[in-house]
Amino acid sequence: MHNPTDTAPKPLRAAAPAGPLTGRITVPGDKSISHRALMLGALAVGTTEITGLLEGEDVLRTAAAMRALGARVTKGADGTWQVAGRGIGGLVEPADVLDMGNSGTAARLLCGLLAGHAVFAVLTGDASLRQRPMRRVTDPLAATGARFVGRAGGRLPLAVQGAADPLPLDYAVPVPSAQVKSACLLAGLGARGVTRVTEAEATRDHTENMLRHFGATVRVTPQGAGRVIELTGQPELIAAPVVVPGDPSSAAFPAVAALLVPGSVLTIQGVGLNPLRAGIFATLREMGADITEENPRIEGGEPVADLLIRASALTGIEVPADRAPAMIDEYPILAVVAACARGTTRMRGLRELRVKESDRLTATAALLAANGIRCAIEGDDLIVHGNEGRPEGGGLVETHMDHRIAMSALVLGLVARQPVRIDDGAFIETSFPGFAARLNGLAAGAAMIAAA
Ligand SMILES: O=C(O)C1=C[C@@H](OP(=O)(O)O)[C@@H](O)[C@H](O)C1
Ligand SMILES: C=C(OP(=O)(O)O)C(=O)O
Repeated sequence: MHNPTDTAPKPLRAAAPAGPLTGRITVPGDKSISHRALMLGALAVGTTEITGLLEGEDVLRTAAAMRALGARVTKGADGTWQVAGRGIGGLVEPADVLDMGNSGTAARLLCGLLAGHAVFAVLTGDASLRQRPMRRVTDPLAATGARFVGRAGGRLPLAVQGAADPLPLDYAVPVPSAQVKSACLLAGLGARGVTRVTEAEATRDHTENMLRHFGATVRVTPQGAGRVIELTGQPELIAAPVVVPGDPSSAAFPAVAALLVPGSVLTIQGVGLNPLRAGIFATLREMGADITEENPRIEGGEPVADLLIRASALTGIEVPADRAPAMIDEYPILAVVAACARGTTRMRGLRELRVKESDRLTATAALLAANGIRCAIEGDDLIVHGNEGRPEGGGLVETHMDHRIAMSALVLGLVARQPVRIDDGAFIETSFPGFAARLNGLAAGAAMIAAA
């Protein structure tokens, strides 16, 4: 498999188009839902058919891991994926180390899956993933009876000895994290009795939704701003078709490009709009963005619509901390929007950005500063001073193995006065294969994004 870390860096450069961005596009399938479809498919009885799976590096890592654990994962001639599951408890010991590449979701959810199976496995990842905290999942999962031994701070490479008879967890997640919640729920599939996970702030609920879709009993009780999720253990998961919507986190990049390039009118078809994911669109509208939802529908149990986006004059706002879980991956691109808006934008409560593929808070501020945009980090807040119009640009942005920093910098290049360069665009493949081609297709004339 192609691994961005094994290849030479791919420097890219983005320059402003001669005219507006127009057309109708789709974006690749939702990354969170794609990981979960492969994992639950591997645990189900029967064959799960997945339509619209994201074929990005992160998800291909999960597919490879499911194969190594004994599931048959294949891609049909029509582009759908099939997962022949092994049933809960049926995963086999992998013969080699499982390399989860750049993907926090893959690594952390897999810890939960493995905790409930009496197998030994070793997880590793690329240099970015090996820096990321894993104790947030391994500490709670240890209460199932599974054992985890990792590098200093519990980091990858990490050895897992799963539990033969896992105990159900009752865990209050101390940070807003769908990955931690999901790891606990996946471990609970193998446990007798009810696994209970409490979250103080609601995070994306794709795991809960998909567990139900596969026949598990999941009870969700609102509690303040959060939820209590209770999963009845040892269900029989029955293979069920999964239709993966377009990823709202990926859609945010062309959406912002269209908002910022004057005269643009763009439709992005089939975007997943789960309310626990769509915070970016609410925030953009608060800033004055003209975004219309057309043809709203439910696909595969998730709300989906086509987004019609027209270039808009935007104003800086304060983004409250409680918005963060619903748009946690969208702050780098929101910072680019803020740089072009009138007035100041303050984004509150961004602590979790420090433990993503890079320290995204620092990397986002550096992205802006390198392009002449005034910004500051105050505690966990990012403050961006917009200049109402085109920022200067001309910077070289260090991407730190982080796809979202790479794509955000390139979108800035489409609206800045001077082209913006990035040191490495290879990691864009983790979540948005074909990103440059898809954006380039929106403008007449020369490619906006090209090798640097
Ligand atoms: O559960 C998921 O699929 C994800 C949860 C979020 O991470 P955290 O759980 O660490 O907040 C998000 O940043 C990541 O891109 C995907
Ligand atoms: C944080 C992200 O993913 P992960 O945690 O799966 O690496 C992301 O895609 O922005």
